[in-house]
Amino acid sequence: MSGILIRGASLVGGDRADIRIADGSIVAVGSASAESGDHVIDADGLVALPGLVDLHTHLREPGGEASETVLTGTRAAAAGGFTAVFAMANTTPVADTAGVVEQVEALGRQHGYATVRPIGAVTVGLAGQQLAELGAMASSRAQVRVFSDDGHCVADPLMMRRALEYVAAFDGVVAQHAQEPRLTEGAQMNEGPLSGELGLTGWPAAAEESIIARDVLLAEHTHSRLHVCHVSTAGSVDVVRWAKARGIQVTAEVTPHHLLLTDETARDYDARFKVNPPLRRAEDVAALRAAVADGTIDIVATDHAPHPDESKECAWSEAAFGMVGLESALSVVQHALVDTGMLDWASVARVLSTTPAHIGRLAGYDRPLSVGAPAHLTLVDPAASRTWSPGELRGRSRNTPYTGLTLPGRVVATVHGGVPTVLDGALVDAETVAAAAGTGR
Ligand SMILES: NC(=O)N[C@@H](CC(=O)O)C(=O)O
Ligand SMILES: [Zn+2]
Ligand SMILES: [Zn+2]
Repeated sequence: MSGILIRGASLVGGDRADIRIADGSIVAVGSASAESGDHVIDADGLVALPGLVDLHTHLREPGGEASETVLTGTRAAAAGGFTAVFAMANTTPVADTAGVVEQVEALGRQHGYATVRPIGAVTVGLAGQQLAELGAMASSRAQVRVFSDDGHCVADPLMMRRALEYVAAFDGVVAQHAQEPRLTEGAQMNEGPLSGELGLTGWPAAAEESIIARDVLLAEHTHSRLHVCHVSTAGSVDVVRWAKARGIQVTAEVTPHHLLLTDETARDYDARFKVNPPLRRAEDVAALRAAVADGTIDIVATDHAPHPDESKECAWSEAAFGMVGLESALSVVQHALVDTGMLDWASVARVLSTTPAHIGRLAGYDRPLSVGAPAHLTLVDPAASRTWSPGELRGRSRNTPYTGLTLPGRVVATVHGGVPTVLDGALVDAETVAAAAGTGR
């Protein structure tokens, strides 16, 4: 039977190995020879990572197809080395019923570029008033395990307590967008000297930190799992560190942009840098990098948030919050953490694949790149570099903050369940991927 032979890849531990894939699984790691019909990939100089898993993606479908769809978003994911994405619930309609999450999951399966695991809303319509049908979403075909009102904070402490209690029954986790609403009314950027200078309403660090502090105590009280979305301040890191030391079941993510960019980017009022939570001070960036390195922050998640040009090419105060990130995530992580000596490739595999899969209870990622495991992997050329230009993005929206920046690393190949989705740095076409995914190889 024909498969794929990857020749001479560097494993994250440093060894060089051939990897052979057949029938959707890894069948050999070490030295292997091509069998007839095998597609051979020369991986000399390339690092083999497990397929990347993004716990925080906005795919926008249903309802926001002008910005992104399941197809365009999973193509962007594959281009960035991802083989699975968790799709946030802030769509139209909101993913607060079994019907919507099943629809999103099925679209991902049809297209085949990446596994799509829908995130269910915590409250009906993200309105914060009434719990959504969490149990029905969990037992649906979409097998929802992550619940979030992302875009909105579950601000009512009693609602948060009930959600934490409820999801524990099926090993779920509540992923909180930590933003105290009263402290951030009209907020436009990080609160600090610069927000005063620019005349923009500030978003104080305490608005994030106070919600995280409250929620870790609720997670302790309910014996439930809490996940903190897009941690952005040094103080939040301190709260998470304290909670973990106390044995509370809390995990935390940071976005690539919060690992690289600061509030100084707001100076030109270029709305591509407008995001929630806002870009913070250089001290925060340093604390976030150190927290990934020491494990206080468990994972990097993109918060890929596509928006059409008209929502970004306007006055700062009118612009939408959010930036795309799937295609650039690995390069930013290499630049901020690997090339600075703070993280090795084995840890990159942990923060961008194994641990996000574990938090989301996604099977198939716990024994990466070992014989018998599903063939989800990405081959990266760490010696390559690329100057980012929005015209080259493969998702539907162009709102990248990295235009003109040269970042290291390039995804050369991505394989999702044995199906190549990227080869020679180019996306495999949609018909080929869908047909191969349909046959399960
Ligand atoms: N991050 C953002 O600035 N925007 C996200 C919502 C969110 O993640 O809070 C979006 O949906 O556009
Ligand atoms: Zn959010
Ligand atoms: Zn988000």
